[in-house]
Amino acid sequence: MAQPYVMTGLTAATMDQDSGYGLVPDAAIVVAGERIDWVGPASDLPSNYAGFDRQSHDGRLVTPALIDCHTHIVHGGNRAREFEMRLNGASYEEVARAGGGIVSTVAATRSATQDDLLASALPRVDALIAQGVSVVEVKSGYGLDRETELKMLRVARILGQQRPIRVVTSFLGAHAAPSGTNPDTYIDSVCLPTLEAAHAEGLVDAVDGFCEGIAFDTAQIARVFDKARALGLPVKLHAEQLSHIGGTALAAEYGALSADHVEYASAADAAALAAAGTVAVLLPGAFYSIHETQAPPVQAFRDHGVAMAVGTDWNPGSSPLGSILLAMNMACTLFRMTPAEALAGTTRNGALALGLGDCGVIAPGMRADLAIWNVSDPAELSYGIGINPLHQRIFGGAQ
Ligand SMILES: O=C(O)CC[C@@H]1NC(=O)NC1=O
Ligand SMILES: [Fe+3]
Repeated sequence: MAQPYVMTGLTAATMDQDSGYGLVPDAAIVVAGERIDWVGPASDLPSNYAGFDRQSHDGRLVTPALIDCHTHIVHGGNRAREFEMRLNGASYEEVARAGGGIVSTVAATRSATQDDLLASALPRVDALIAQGVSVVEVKSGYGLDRETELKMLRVARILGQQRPIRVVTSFLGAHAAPSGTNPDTYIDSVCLPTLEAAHAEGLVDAVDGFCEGIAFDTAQIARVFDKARALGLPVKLHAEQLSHIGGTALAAEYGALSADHVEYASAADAAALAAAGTVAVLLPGAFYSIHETQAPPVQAFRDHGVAMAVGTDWNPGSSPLGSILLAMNMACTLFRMTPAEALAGTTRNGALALGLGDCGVIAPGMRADLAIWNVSDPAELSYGIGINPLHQRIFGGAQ
């Protein structure tokens, strides 16, 4: 085990409160192995740490390392041409119904080899690591057949083996029905058997779905969630992104880890999420890219005490957003989250959205996943537009 050490000369945003930053000015943090052993004012540092190696960080800000709780970074091809179509007025739904959208990425992903998918995903993971990310959620959902869904999830697992980052996978076989197929038949004959196979191979940490008019209805998603429940897997859901068809309420009913997008969620949905302890994951990149005008009900989430997370939704179509810091800026500017809420959304609440209890907060016993920033005010992390002030990332105590 690496020698324990004491970090000093820091302002610590511990994120260990239900609101605000949990700021500790002139803080000390003791790292022992992969865990945090102590955090608090340097003046209170217990004497038993006196002999530990000390490292001063010249007054910089330290936060928990960031968590991107919603990505589709394993995929083939790109959708730049659709970008032009949408700039010419085609709606996201019109593009999807014209055979563009998710199904066009499916063709590119099916034809890509596992090595191709890995080679194109590694730079995306590297970009997130360079922004101080220590946990990234990676979904399947561009295969929509057994072979390719498994291929995507295997690549996701390899990303976590080849890079110093934790990868949490979500099976998203219920992302869309392949062109020309009946959604119900697809769910029963492809999606559910593939979920079983992926689970048997240890490839699935959670099960996701796309509940939307252009994808699956609540009854179809419920069949996927019932299978997840039978396999002992937690669930999450892309819900109320483009309309209100009941996805958020369904997610709450199943005790989902999170309901994601939720632009069209209602106050009643917010109450249901709060009662279920389900996290609302806000994805401003998709809202921005598809020119959505309905912002998520952030004030209703606040009023009901719904934890809010923020993710990039990095995908080739609705959100080719490669910056978790820009996602935080967008969450503030477009959704009127506060900078403290945005940082909670990519630390403490990002961990909650993934069902992780050992990260996202600077506290004794938590993983020593830390980000040290060349800023003095935590609000600067959301304030900058396309600015990356990361000085150093510590992953599992290793510098
Ligand atoms: O456009 C894509 O490729 C993915 C879109 C993405 N998936 C989903 O369920 N909602 C989204 O915004
Ligand atoms: Fe998504």
